[in-house]
Amino acid sequence: MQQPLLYYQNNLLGMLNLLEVMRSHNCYQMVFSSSCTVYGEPEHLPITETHPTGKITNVYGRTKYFIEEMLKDLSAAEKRWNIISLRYFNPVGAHPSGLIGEDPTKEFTNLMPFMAQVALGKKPVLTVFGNDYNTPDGTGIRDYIHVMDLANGHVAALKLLNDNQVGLKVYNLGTGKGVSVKELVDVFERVTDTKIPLQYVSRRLGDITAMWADATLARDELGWTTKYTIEEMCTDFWRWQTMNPDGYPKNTKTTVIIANGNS
Ligand SMILES: CC(=O)N[C@H]1[C@@H](OP(=O)(O)OP(=O)(O)OC[C@H]2O[C@@H](n3ccc(=O)[nH]c3=O)[C@H](O)[C@@H]2O)O[C@H](CO)[C@@H](O)[C@@H]1O
Repeated sequence: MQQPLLYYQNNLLGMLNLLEVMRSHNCYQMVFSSSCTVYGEPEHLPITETHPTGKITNVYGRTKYFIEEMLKDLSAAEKRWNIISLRYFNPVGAHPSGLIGEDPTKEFTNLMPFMAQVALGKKPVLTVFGNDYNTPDGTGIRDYIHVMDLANGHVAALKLLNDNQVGLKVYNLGTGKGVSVKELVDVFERVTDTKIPLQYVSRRLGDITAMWADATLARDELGWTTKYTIEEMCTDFWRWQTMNPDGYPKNTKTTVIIANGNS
């Protein structure tokens, strides 16, 4: 929120440049990482792809929305484009090996990484933003999705694009289940055998009360469903965090393992 121009520069101009370069190389196929933030405060739950978009509460979400609008215009004007926009709900977890995960580039603000920092003793307390929401336990509800399920959603999208000319299609990637902050903390504590001290404070500006996906369309058209449980999201994230408490080692050469086993 503090650096809107940076978001617009990176996301909007970056996408504009990418689309132009793609076109100049006759490449018209794209899977776009969109976000459930394009829906804003939901008018109904679960959220289907037909839910209105645009009433967004933060700059990051607005860039995703503007890009979707740009892709709509582009695919309507030039029929060669073949694009799938995937609206991610809340991605969490890590690769089950513990070797691949989120490398922090700035201070964590998202719930699961912050909670893990508290469990590691790097932060004293988890600040819970609001316990007066109109939800069963008063805390915010989200649809957390394991990054491995998210990755599989991309493979399914690529398969669809490979075999069909879709123009532009949009799919929600979520589990369809809402989980509160308090519930996620409880599961995390249980499966990692840690204790997360909580401090309840007032709501965070721009936060949504509750959102979860209707992912029926992705199931029917992409043949994709989620497989990972909330427990697995927590254990896999914890494995990554304990194996790599500061993310990837800095100033070392990254080893890339390619399909045939060479590196
Ligand atoms: C306002 C904001 O930054 N929104 C971003 C955030 O959404 P979103 O707010 O859904 O995700 P978070 O992980 O930041 O928060 C999830 C839930 O945990 C609560 N919470 C979070 C952190 C914390 O320290 N304490 C706490 O109580 C939040 O109030 C919310 O109810 O991540 C999404 C990606 O995953 C982005 O698409 C959203 O643009």
